[in-house]
Amino acid sequence: MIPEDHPRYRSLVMRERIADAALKGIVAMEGVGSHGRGEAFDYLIGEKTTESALLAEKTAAALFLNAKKPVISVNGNTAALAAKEIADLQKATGAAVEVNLFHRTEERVEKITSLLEDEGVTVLKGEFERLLPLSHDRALCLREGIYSCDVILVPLEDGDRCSALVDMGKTVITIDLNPLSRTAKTATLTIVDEITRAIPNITEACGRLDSDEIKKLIRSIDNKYFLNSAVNEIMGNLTNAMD
Ligand SMILES: Nc1ncnc2c1ncn2[C@@H]1O[C@H](COP(=O)(O)OP(=O)(O)OP(=O)(O)O)[C@@H](O)[C@H]1O
Ligand SMILES: CC(C)(COP(=O)(O)O)[C@@H](O)C(=O)O
Ligand code: BAL
Repeated sequence: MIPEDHPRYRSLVMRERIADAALKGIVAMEGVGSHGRGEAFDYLIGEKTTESALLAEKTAAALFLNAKKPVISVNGNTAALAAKEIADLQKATGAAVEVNLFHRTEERVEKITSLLEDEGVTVLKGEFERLLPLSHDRALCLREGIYSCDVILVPLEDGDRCSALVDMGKTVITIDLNPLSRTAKTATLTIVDEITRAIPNITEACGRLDSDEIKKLIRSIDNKYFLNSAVNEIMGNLTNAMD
């Protein structure tokens, strides 16, 4: 039982959620390690949404609102942490939600689909085909979903697929607390923030951007700026750590 007045309450609740979901076979055992790396970077960032991350989140909303065929790709960690938040983002954007796994088993796909549906997400279904140029099972996707989308959100992602999607001409948005990851460097737009903070901010921005703001935000996308800002934030926190 985690007391609500614990200074790191939110983080400990997230960790508990990942552990429970790993025991249920929703999160891959490897996903527990990925979560730990995320936690470490979140600690360095100060466990808060920075100003530049908030701008990235607004920009992600603009990309969603401007998209013809947006898709949200969901893996085990994302489903365990943010199923409800994805339901709200889907309502705000009309995006399709597709399950895409690295440690893929049919059992995990089914469990993740059920979890998402229980939280109100409409999950795209159909015949998965090996359509992405990747030698592992992330290549398996739906022709009417990830394969043909124009804008895709790939939270907690791997660099290989991110790069493959960019090479296919797609606009790729990622959420990744590690500004040094291959994914963060390859994506069109990287949000360096914790997923359960980031998604509600994107959803909220979807409700208030007008068409001029959407155009302006998209015109000025500079992923290097977002990555440099995150690195500078971390360096500043480290420099002042013992004060
Ligand atoms: N709750 C979270 N919110 C945001 N990011 C997270 C969260 N948990 C983990 N991450 C980040 O998601 C990423 C997990 O992806 P993965 O383990 O596939 O990384 P990787 O394969 O090393 O990445 P890359 O290939 O891009 O270098 C990590 O960079 C981690 O920092
Ligand atoms: C563990 C995970 C972050 C997600 O795995 P899955 O839910 O199977 O897509 C994977 O990408 C990895 O780095 O090993
Ligand atoms: N991060 C390595 C495995 C993957 O997500 O594709």
